Amino acid sequence: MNTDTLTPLSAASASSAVKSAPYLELKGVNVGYGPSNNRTEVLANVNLQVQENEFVAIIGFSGSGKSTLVNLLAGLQQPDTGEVRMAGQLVTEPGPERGIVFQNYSLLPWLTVAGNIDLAVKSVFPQFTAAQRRAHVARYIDMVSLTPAADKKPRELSGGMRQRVSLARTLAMQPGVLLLDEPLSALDALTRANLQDEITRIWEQDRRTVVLITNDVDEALLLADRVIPLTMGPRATLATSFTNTLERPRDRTAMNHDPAFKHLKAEITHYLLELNREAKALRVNQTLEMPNVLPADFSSGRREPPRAVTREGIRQANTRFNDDSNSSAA
Ligand SMILES: Nc1ncnc2c1ncn2[C@@H]1O[C@H](COP(=O)(O)OP(=O)(O)OP(=O)(O)O)[C@@H](O)[C@H]1O
Repeated sequence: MNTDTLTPLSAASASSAVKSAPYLELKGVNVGYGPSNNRTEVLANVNLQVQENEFVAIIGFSGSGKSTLVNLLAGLQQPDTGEVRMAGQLVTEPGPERGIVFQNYSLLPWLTVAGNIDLAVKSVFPQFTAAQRRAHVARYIDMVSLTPAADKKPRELSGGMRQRVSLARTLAMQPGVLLLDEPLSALDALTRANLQDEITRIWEQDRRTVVLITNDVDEALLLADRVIPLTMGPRATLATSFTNTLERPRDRTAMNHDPAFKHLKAEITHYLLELNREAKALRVNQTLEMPNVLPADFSSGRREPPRAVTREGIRQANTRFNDDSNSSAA
């Protein structure tokens, strides 16, 4: 498989999976970093269409450009070329209609669980009365099963509990799109599994459009309707999309014995391994420009000008070294 020849997801190729105008869309997006004489093209011709209430997982290797992709969807960053649209509108800046949960919980340490969520609610729903706000905050704290910890400060909570607060805070803002940027990757396996179940339960009860960034195939298949690998960078792109038709609610233990799950997991894993193999092969085939220098010869008290490293040069240098060693030994 040659990643260069992969066809990026286009409106045409994605059309079989879509029924109506996309709710969230990336169109021909390119992003690079650095000055023009030393630029790294991170994302190239990225196209993505997400339907309203769809749960999409983007899976990729470290450094391939996943966070850049989420920043674009959130409006935290603008593409060099191409467009980001939500409900048909160009996304040009961050806004409460696109809620984001990061890997690090970013809670305010001096506020309680309720205080952290209340602050976000106040900024998005300034028209709420104090009683309405209290009820709203309590509803979302309950949604992530943290009612007994509502008055605790972040330092009194475990990592998993903090990530729950972060999730509740974003959900309480009732964004049209929920962007989850590897929210569970810093957690231990058990906490991660619990929170995956929590996210599934919440999504089933309070459906929204979700884009989850993850590096875990099982997590992607447990949660998402579609799994889209991001090819390895530079010039990473979304090349193909795997539709996940496993029935909901999904049970991770039962899923492990489901032939459809096993087949899909094997297909995605194989695809990712091929991407990795291709990228490694490309790196090996790249020729490195070696600097045109030899170590200076200080023994003669004279510094020789740099010379090209040639087999003959190395042979002569070795002969000189051996002659010098033999004469000093004698
Ligand atoms: N502001 C920046 N300036 C220069 N290079 C950047 C910047 N942000 C990201 N990069 C580079 O772009 C590439 C993609 O970064 P990005 O953080 O989007 O990848 P990622 O897939 O989220 O990585 P990880 O999984 O390790 O978090 C990396 O090579 C990174 O070094």
